[in-house]
Amino acid sequence: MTNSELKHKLNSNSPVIAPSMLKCDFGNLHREIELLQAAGAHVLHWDVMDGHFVPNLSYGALLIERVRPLTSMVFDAHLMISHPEKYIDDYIKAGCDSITVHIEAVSDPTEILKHLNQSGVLPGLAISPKTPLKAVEPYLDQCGTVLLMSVEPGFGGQSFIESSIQKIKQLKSMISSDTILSIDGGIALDTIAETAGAGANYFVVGSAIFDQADYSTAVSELAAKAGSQTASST
Ligand SMILES: O=C(CO)[C@@H](O)[C@H](O)COP(=O)(O)O
Ligand SMILES: [Fe+2]
Repeated sequence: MTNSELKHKLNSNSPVIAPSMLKCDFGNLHREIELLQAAGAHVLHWDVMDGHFVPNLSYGALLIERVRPLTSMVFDAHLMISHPEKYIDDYIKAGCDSITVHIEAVSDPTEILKHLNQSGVLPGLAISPKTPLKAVEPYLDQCGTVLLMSVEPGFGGQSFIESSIQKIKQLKSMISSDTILSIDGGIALDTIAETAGAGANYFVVGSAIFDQADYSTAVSELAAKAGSQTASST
């Protein structure tokens, strides 16, 4: 799939629910992937943490590469790591379709975004709650996706930061219509509709899927909530 086909697929009118694999059962990864696919998810969001950029450690490119052959779902890597330029090729080689680096981790993301694009990977920039949007403004036209963190990066299961709604609205007015606006952190049935109404069209969800017994119900209820809000707000 080319970058523009991927952008089109992920930026259609129907909301994208991307399960955050940080919250999955790592002892049963194969089964978790099968269940998520059966639940109707089209994307898996891989949270990579280095214990340096964020105070937590998760998994890296080797694990992603090993599970890549198990599914044709879109692989979306969220790199919460320092010096992403040193490791980016490992994630490209691992088969990620979309790779997002944090603006706080780089002095100028231009070369990374260009390299991702030239490698056929959708380039993304992530922004932490305390970082002002003006930090990403010069690079927005180089991004396929912009990921707004609505919790401090590093852990799943945190509460949604309410001021993110205003930030989504502002970011929406700054990006082109074909750029994906992804919201990540504390997204659940009681928060997703407001974020959709504000302009998010891609929703990363950890606890609100993995803490449920039935992933299919969780994914479809989240998509329905987001979809109804998107439809009524346009
Ligand atoms: O990037 C991150 C955390 O740093 C997220 O992707 C979380 O893992 C989402 O989990 P919930 O907040 O939905 O539980
Ligand atoms: Fe994430």
